[in-house]
Amino acid sequence: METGGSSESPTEPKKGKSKTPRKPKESVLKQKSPAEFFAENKNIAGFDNPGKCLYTTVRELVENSLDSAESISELPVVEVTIEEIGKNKFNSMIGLVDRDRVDEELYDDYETAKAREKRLAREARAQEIQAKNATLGKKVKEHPVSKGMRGRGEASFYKVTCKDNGRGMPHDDIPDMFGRVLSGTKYGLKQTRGKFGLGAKMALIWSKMSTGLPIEISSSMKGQNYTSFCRLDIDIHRNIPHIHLHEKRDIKDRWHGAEIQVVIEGNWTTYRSKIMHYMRQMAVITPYSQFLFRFVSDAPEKNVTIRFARRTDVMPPVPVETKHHPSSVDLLLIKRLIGETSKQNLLQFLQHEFVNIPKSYAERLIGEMGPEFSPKLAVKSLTSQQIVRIHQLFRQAKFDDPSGDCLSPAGEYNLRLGIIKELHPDMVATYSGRLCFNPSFLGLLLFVLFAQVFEGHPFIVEAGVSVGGKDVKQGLNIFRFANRIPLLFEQGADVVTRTALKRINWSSYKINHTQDRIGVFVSIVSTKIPFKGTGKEYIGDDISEIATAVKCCIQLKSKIVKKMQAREQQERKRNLSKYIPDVTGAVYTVLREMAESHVSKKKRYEDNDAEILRKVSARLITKETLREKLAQHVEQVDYEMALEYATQRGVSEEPREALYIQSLKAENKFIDMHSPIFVFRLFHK
Ligand SMILES: Nc1ncnc2c1ncn2[C@@H]1O[C@H](COP(=O)(O)OP(=O)(O)OP(=O)(O)O)[C@@H](O)[C@H]1O
Repeated sequence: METGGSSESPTEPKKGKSKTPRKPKESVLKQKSPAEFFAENKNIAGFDNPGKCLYTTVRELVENSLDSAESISELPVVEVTIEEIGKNKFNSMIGLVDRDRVDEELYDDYETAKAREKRLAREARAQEIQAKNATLGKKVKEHPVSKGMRGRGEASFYKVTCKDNGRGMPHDDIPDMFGRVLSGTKYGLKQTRGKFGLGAKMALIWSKMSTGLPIEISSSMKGQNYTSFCRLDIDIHRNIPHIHLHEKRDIKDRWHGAEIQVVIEGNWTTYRSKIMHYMRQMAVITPYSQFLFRFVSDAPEKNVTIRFARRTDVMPPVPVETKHHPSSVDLLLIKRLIGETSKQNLLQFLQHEFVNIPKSYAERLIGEMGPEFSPKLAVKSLTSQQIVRIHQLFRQAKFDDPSGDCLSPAGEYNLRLGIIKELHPDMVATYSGRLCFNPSFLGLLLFVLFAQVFEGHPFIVEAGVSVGGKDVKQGLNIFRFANRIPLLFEQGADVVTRTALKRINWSSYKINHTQDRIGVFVSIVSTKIPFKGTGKEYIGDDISEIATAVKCCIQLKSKIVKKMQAREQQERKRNLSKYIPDVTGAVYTVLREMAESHVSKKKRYEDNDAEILRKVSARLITKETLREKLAQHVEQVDYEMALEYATQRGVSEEPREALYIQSLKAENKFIDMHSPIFVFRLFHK
């Protein structure tokens, strides 16, 4: 591809008769803008084919909305609409007049009359066989429906709109935020979903490539008395926004947030389920958000409206920006920090621009650097060699691990809510706090939190394991989340899947991982998630720190064993009770027969036996009496065993429910106590 459209493009060498052709002097070196690079390699950002492009566009917009609302501690309210746009409507949107086909043979889906006849005959035969098989009660094999006249050229178009109640954007920054690849506000060292400054621009690049239509952004920030409106596309060659309209409009309500609208080619049919799974899992990992998802089309039967209600007001704290850990920086970064610092001397620089270098430690480090270094040395005067020395020392010296305080994991409360919701939404009603009696949900094996460090970046792994559940398929069901993003693709290569499949010996927990229905939920948060690729689809299995942490978490060793014991204990009673009706029936039939032989003197019984048989004949002992007695006995045995079990484990192990109490503000005359099962409202006078 010719880049830049520059007038200085190399000129063609003249075709002459000269025997010694001269090589052109001009350089063949070309350059590409970042926008051009990503347009040509859009698959590395998750824009592989029209269906995946629709999925990734939704994903990028939703994640931006959540980042935005969470950054101002606002409980997110996100509305996503995908509107299918028919060919006629699309053509009228771009001002193209519809044209009927004239030369049919020109088209890829053209079928000759003979071929059509053959196809119809083939289809009729298949239908006949199917009908015959159905009447004979044989299994009916699904025959693929003929694609008919739909050709590969028939693209489908969608208008994707995402509206949120987030921070909004400063009016003047909007064009660059959406029209300049690799620009964003999330480059600092902080746990965020966004990272590269690429996602929204990729949606725009794809719309430019597939429909040629611009993106539209409306935004309003808290306290602004106007709404910013911007319609723009991107100049791919120069990587700059190409603004169609950018204006301030009167604000109609007190809304703050952003609404982004983009028209792209997509494929709803093939990616419908992925998009729905994504929304569902996002609702799981952010139960404090409210989502409204709509698919709108001209065919009403295809329409979808799903509301994922907010299940809790407890939002994890806003992650805070942190400083670099000395073991995570390279030469380039040290130079950049020196260029940006407001500190004057080396001592202040080391102490204030990095975490885990207290003053006394900074002094010791400087002493170690050599005689030409001193605490008062002007940091801006450091030579390249001196910077290399600092870098070398950073790599060799010992530093405390960075703390995970800047991170914001989902938290046990949210993760637990999410798991219950994912496995069986109405589980909450049957979840008793003492694990589950619900036969369709055998146990929620709790949650563990594990903080660690990888290349100077703290990370936290949280995990939950469940056994049973109504909507869970047999075997391992793995749910992965990174910085509260559900990861749906590249499952096989991911560290969580590989650990769960290969490194955990499930049988040692009496779990059969091919037959039991096991849910494994792992959520990782970090200032830097080591995703493979920019598509943010999976975390590589080669990072031993993460693999080990995931393994420790999923094992939940002592917890799993204890919960399995608890499960067995609860199941025993259920199993015994199950047999009571059959046992009662059998015993009573035998007793009736014995009583008859006793009365007819065929066989004589004595003492207690005779007394019992007399009562059976007199109907003082009935089937019902037997059933009651057996049930009482099972209850008694169960109680005794439960007591013994509790004594062994101690009372501290009794299942507990965390309660979350809202702050008592003057205007609120009540306190809400939240638990996954109920909300308890206490009023005071
Ligand atoms: N809904 C929104 N509300 C507020 N700001 C937004 C919104 N969408 C995008 N932005 C701003 O635009 C910037 C660019 O967004 P973009 O999706 O291109 O990249 P990113 O989210 O920073 O990183 P990534 O490419 O990893 O998603 C963001 O950093 C953010 O500041």
